[in-house]
Amino acid sequence: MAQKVGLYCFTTDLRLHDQPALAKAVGEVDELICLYCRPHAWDQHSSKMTAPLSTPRQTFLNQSIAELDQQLAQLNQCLWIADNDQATLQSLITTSGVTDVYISQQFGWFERQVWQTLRQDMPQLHIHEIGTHTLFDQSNLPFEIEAMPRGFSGVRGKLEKATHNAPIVKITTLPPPPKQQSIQPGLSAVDKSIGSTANHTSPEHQFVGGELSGLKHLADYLASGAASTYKQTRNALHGTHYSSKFSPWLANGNLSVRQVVADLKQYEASHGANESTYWIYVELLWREYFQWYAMRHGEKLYQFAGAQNKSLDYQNRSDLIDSWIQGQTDHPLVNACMTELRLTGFLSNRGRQIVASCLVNELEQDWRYGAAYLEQALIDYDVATNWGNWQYIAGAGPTTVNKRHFNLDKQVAQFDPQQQYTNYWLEHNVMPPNND
Ligand SMILES: Cc1cc2nc3c(=O)[nH]c(=O)nc-3n(C[C@H](O)[C@H](O)[C@H](O)COP(=O)(O)OP(=O)(O)OC[C@H]3O[C@@H](n4cnc5c(N)ncnc54)[C@H](O)[C@@H]3O)c2cc1C
Repeated sequence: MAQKVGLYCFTTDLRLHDQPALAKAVGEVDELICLYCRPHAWDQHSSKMTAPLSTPRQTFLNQSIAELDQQLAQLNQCLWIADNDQATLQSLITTSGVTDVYISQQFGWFERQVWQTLRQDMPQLHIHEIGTHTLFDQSNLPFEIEAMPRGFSGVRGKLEKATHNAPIVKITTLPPPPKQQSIQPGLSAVDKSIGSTANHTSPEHQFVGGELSGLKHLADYLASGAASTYKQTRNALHGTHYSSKFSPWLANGNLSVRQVVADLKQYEASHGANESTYWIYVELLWREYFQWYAMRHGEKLYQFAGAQNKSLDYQNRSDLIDSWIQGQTDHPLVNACMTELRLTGFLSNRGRQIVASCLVNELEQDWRYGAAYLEQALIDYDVATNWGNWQYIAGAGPTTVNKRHFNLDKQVAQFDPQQQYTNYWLEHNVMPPNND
């Protein structure tokens, strides 16, 4: 029988645990090429982006890739890197005799187009797209995507009654790479020093990319007991365990969301379930909601008027957008949040809501500049969650709710009354040396 040659394209699934797409490839092919497809050219989501990925985001990604490469090497495989573009993929598929391509289900419209075009151009090729990013598989969602309830509460109500898949076991063997595999145009091997640069670390910014760091962070967070008080602390602006900080690893697929929920349930079994532990699950349902929202609305995720073609106003002042990005607005709390974001690639949910509301309401600018900047800056950038949350705050979201306006004076009084957070970041607006 003819050999089956598989191509596994890693995207936002940089891990070996709970990897149903890779597990399928393992069960089906004789030889396997492992490829990391770089995020789609950043200027495609919107013309609003002004620079490539930030150093913190690129560093976290590099650490994740380096660790995956090492894990694959232990299974006698190797990782290649390529841009997620047609020409490179088609040339690799043709010259290597690839019969089957495996990829995690994609939620961004532009990311999906790559595979859609490949399907059309290479009809003989088997492309297997399998869900790895969400709790629920599309096939066992309790609604059709086209008939998805508009708002979160409708989706939450249905998902809370539904059962999702359990995580599957870790991949421990892989088919070998093709014997004749050679470097092709557009492909590069992983540079072994790629993961050696570190991001800004502090007790509250312990973000190192990769599956092992992600699993360790999950275990440490649960061992700290902070899950039992999450609901009371989740709105804070700073601190070590005010929220789970799972997002960077979830967004890059270093952590499987099903693994997170399985471990959370175990925590509940041994420490007791309460409103807080349940609320972490509710937040993960928000994440779930935005993934299916992105799937449902396709290109509209990036459009100013949003999914419902809302009528919204804005000014067009690049100086105001720049002042927001640089943390030089008239609002110290906003400036502090933007500084934390710029230097670390992370910001609390409260901080994100505050800066987004300021851009939309106080500065009255097009929300897509904000979404594009966060795409570039966030170590936990997730296409559906980022663009979906921005639409929601800008009033371009799924429901009839208008823009969300956070009163900045009230936010200061409630969340930074002594201005400790604000002063800290305004004083530290230069990147400190790494690993200080
Ligand atoms: C303007 C804006 C942009 C955002 N962009 C992103 C993004 O690109 N990537 C990202 O992961 N999150 C994004 N969020 C959502 C949220 O701010 C982060 O997920 C959260 O702050 C991450 O910290 P955590 O892991 O400690 O969250 P926790 O509070 O501990 O929540 C646990 C998990 O639930 C999910 N979650 C929490 N809040 C939300 C939410 N509002 N929407 C969807 N899922 C949520 C995340 O996966 C998170 O890791 C954005 C929010 C806003 C307002």
